Amino acid sequence: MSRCICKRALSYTQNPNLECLNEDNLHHISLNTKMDLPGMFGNVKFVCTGGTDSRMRGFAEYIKQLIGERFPVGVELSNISAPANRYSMYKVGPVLCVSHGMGNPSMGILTNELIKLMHYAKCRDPVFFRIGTCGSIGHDGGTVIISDDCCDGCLRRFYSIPVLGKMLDRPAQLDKQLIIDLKNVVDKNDNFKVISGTTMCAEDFYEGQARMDGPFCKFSDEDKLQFFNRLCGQGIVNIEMESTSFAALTKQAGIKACVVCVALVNRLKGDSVRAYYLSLYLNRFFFETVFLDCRAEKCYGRMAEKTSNSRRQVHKEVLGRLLLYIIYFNAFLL
Ligand SMILES: O=P(O)(O)O[C@H]1O[C@H](CO)[C@@H](O)[C@H]1O
Ligand SMILES: O=c1cc[nH]c(=O)[nH]1
Repeated sequence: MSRCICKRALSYTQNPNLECLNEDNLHHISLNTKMDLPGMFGNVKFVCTGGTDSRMRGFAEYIKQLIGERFPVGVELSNISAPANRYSMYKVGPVLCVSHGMGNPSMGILTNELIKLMHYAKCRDPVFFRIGTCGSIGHDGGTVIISDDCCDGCLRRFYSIPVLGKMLDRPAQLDKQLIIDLKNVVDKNDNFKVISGTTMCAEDFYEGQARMDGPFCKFSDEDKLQFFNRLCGQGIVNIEMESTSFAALTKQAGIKACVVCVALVNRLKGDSVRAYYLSLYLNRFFFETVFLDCRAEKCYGRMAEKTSNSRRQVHKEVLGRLLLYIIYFNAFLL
């Protein structure tokens, strides 16, 4: 059994050079292979990423309450990656919460190091989530958007970076089954709208997202509208800045991943995002609805078919809808 786990874990990376390293520094997350990575992270099942430190810290605090994780007296949730001063990482039981910063380069570096971490820590079948914000094309602020697919700013379904002077294109694909499973958790009684569609991943927040309120703008209102019509025609429902690197790198690693964002602004109505909406929607989505307003019965009902009484008892402590979903579909024990 343990040999099998090891084999699966090793397959996340495809680089024979790693075998020859005396020590591998995961520089930006302040970890290295001299540490007991399997001991520290071997039980990680869910890697949840989002843009900012405060969001991921708040998320980790929430998960901590949700799963009843207890730290020894005097020990508090702390940022494991603090020494590098780049990303923030919090671990609560099997859930790793990590901030990724803004844009594909930042997300790409983090995802590379997280994939190596999964490999060195011998994590078994982890699932990666990006919990983000976005602008929507035609949907009200506060709408939750599950990405079915993602494309770059030229509407190509790839994550492309120059390697040795040539463009390397990797298909940016999210896990189809995970998307279906996630959609199945949506309830028509939810007091927020959930939609799905293709996500455009821009390399910029301003011109790259057809905003006219940046310091530079060479296109007209009409050009912008035409572009948004083109996006609609291709099933594109939202714009953010990290999905392609996240999708492509996890796909290459054989790690299941999905992207769920809350819309902060309907781009057909304007460019500007007000901070007020950010906190309103994020709180509403992540803390009040997705994680508190769970449909435990539905999930318990399905879990009951598969799990023993004692397992169910443990699961009962876990009231997060998303977490319940993850637990159910990954048949894992907390
Ligand atoms: O809210 P997060 O997850 O940071 O994501 C979105 O917000 C940032 C732009 O404001 C970009 O990183 C975009 O992808
Ligand atoms: O419009 C938006 C809002 C959040 N994040 C983005 O990238 N774009």
